[in-house]
Amino acid sequence: MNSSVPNAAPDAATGLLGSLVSSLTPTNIALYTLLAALLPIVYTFTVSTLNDGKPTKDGEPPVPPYWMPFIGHAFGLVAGQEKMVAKYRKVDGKPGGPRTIYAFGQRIYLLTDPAAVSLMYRKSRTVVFDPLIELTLAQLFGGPPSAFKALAPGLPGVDQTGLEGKPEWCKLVHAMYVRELNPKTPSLENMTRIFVRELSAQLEENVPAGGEYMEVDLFAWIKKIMFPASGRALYGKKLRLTDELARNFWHWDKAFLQLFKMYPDFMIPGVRAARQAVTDELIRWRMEVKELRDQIADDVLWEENFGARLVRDRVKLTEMVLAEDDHQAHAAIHLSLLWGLEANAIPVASWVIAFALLTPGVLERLKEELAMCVETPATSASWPTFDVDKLGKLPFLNAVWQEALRLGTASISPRMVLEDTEFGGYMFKKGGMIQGLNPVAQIEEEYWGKSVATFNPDRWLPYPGEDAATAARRVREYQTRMRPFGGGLSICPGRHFAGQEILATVAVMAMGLEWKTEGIRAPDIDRSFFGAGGLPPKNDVRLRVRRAQ
Ligand code: HEM
Repeated sequence: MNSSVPNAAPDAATGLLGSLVSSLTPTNIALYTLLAALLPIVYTFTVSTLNDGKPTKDGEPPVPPYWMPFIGHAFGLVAGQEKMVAKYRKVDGKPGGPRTIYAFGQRIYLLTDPAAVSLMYRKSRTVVFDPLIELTLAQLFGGPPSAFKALAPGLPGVDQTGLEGKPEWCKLVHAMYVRELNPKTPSLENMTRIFVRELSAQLEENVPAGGEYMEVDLFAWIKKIMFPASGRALYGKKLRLTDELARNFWHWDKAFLQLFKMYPDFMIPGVRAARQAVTDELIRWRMEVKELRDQIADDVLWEENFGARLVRDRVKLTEMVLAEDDHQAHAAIHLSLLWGLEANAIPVASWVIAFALLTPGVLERLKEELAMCVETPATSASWPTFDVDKLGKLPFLNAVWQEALRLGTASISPRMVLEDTEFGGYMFKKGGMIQGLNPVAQIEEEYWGKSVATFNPDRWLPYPGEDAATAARRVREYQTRMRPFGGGLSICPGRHFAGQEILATVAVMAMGLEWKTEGIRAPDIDRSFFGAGGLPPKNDVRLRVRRAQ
């Protein structure tokens, strides 16, 4: 009888299992499955809530609570980075605390503190943009894999197998940017001169002679005037910068953020066709002008086939690294510069002009200042010209430009971490992505005061009673809170041209035109475009304008 005792436990277990199995009705199976599915979610949320505000065990920035393992904070990110960042930008009531979020297993570090972003830019050996060039080229510019392969040699963080000994396109092109786009270079001066000439030509074509006012939708109208003018300053006259091309360009540009979030281009109505139309024109243009490239002397800074020497040299360099008939790849690489040129500077110029025209008192002050550097005044038959160097030194014009940049841009600096890197008191792990979220500090009340959302150029000038040294210190500090052109090795190489063309456009439009603006205010800024550089308005504004009499 005793022999049955050792079997008592298995019997009990079998009995328990048996009763469990016999209780497995369809309802209970569903319940247990639900519990099993909920367990990791509840666990993840509980643990991440308990750790909220603390660095991770590797010393990374704190991770805000999240529910879903692996998926992490992805849905919040897709719903809108601006909203997500607004939620996380403060730690313990203070702005600027960095955060770590997860999206489908990818670590993303969000930096909103201007000092931390500056430190990030200084780590440009291990924190780099380069691995993101592949995504940018394919998703935004429609480049085939061969386009990225041509650009890849020498890029840090990019597999170099099979690329040994190939020309380092990106390094060579950056040297060109320095030679052609830096201040005081003959190329930059010349490009600005061509821009002003083309701007006047556009105004001549689009503003009727005679004293009649016409109605314009301001932002759309500035696009119409500036798109061909700046396009010709860089790409010459053979690229057909027609209204139709501009329409396609802006239709594609509107989808920029969706494309960057990896939406397939064919799913966004009309975008693939619009981009292809612009690409096709770049293909046609290269076919038309390419035979001439070796007949143009190296010291010619601009001529009508290729435009600026920068573009001519970029065409030659790209021909060195791509098959001649890989037309889509050539064009995608040229499209990237055309986009950099047009897509940011024009919206920003529009904000400078809109704020200047529609903020009481600003236009009058600007005109008084601009009168000091007019070279040839406006007449009813010609457009004014200015000494562009002097424009760059006018305090009020520059204050208007800085304030419009502060409110009208939202440029982020995405970077990949190549090696574990420490800065600002935290560790950033290899493989993580860092988002330098400059736009957050630009509109943070703690940094700019209660009037943060108001266009107030006077904040960039000495306040009444403030001595010059204190004002200069304060303005320098303001400048560290704004990074509209990014920073580090990938800082925008076109920023000096952008500054000159925008100041020249404002000067010509302020002194060469008369505006009727009574009762009209600057439109609201569409901040949902967060992350894409120049911001659009929520609505355009209709104004009346005529030539200065
Ligand atoms: C107000 C106007 C402009 C703004 C706000 C702007 C903003 C930016 C930003 C934020 C970046 C990325 C920087 C980073 O990752 O840290 C960038 C890159 C770039 N921009 Fe601009 N930009 C402007 C005008 C221009 C113009 C006029 C040109 C051409 C002449 C240009 C050409 C480029 C190019 C080629 C790059 C890529 C640089 C690289 O390959 O590393 N941009 N820009």
